[in-house]
Amino acid sequence: MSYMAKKIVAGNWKMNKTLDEALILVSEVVNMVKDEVTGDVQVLLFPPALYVSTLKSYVKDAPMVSIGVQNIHQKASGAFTGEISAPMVKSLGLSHVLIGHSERREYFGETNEQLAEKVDIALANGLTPIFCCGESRDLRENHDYIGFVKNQLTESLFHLTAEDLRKIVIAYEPIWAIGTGLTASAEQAQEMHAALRGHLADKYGKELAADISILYGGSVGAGNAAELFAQPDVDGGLVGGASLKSRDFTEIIKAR
Ligand SMILES: O=C[C@H](O)COP(=O)(O)O
Repeated sequence: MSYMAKKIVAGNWKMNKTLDEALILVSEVVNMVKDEVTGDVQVLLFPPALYVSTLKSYVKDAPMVSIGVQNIHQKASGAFTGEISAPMVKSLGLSHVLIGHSERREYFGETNEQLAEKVDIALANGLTPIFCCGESRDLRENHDYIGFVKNQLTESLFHLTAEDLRKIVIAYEPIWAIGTGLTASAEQAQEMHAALRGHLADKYGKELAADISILYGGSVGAGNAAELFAQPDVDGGLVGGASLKSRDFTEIIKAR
């Protein structure tokens, strides 16, 4: 049996686009992907949750493209005004959820412990978590930044069985590179991705670690995607700003 991490390019639209704008963007992306993208790549779109039901019908003829949500609550249901749950996402027939994006950690106080619960409820509902991790600029410049990010995995994922860990996708996003135009160099990305894969291997074995997709995020654009994706431990990207432009996003997908 050979092991190989799946190639994935994901677009996180964050809190952007009106419904009309979202419909145009999804239509353009689907058409460009159908016309121009060949080969084995999974394309994931994470629009605002309000739109996922509507947008889902737009991707049904593009098997390469799936829609997911940017966040879920760690409980299945209850008095949590404004939140959405994993069973709700499952009931829409969606398959993927971002968990632990640095903006959720920073602005909404999400902790490694809480994210472990989110991972659990996602898996319990058959959803694939895209687990986000990454260090701040201060950590990178003054501390053990690799140890910090490894610890994010340890505290939020290492309670999982090997069978469940296999269902996780990891997205490494250095906070200092998000939305700043400051991309990690290909070498910086590779260094961290290799360290994270090694960390997974130490706990779960090399074969399983080789099978886990580790995406890079942080100012990925049409101009730098190919170099980043060419790194041996970079299995694709989690794209923010450039995923809001269909042409740029398609070029990134083609660079995988
Ligand atoms: O989820 C996506 C990341 O936060 C990257 O955002 P960015 O591509 O705008 O830097």
